[in-house]
Amino acid sequence: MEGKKFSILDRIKSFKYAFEGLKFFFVNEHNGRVHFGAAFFAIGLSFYLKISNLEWIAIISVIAVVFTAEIFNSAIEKLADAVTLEINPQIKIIKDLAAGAVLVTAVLAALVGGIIFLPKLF
Ligand SMILES: Nc1ncnc2c1ncn2[C@@H]1O[C@H](COP(=O)(O)OP(=O)(O)OP(=O)(O)O)[C@@H](O)[C@H]1O
Repeated sequence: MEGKKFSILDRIKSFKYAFEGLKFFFVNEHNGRVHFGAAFFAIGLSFYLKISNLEWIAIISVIAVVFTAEIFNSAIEKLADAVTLEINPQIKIIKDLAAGAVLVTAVLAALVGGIIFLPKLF
């Protein structure tokens, strides 16, 4: 908030709330569990195939990007549902846009994973 004094305690609380958000995502959101499984698989495969440092950076980055998009998507869905649960054409566009953003990151992750893993597997 504007003009509020800096407080270490407030910063710690912000972290606590952020972790509460992550916990909610992984426990309650089905997509969260699916992405967690996919990330676990990709990291396991990366260790197995002994990928390079640069390849690790690419894999970790796309995992983080997909999670970030999916967490924002969940937040937007929750916000939209808080506005109205009635069928609403604007809510449809808002939710479809958020889902589209997740799809873009998922395609990116699949391409990066394919480029790194496929030549090492076949
Ligand atoms: N209130 C609404 N009005 C109009 N269309 C909606 C509404 N709510 C959802 N939709 C449509 O249904 C789709 C799915 O919405 P929903 O909220 O169920 O998300 P979801 O993709 O099933 O998410 P999740 O599986 O993570 O719960 C949306 O992308 C949108 O096209």
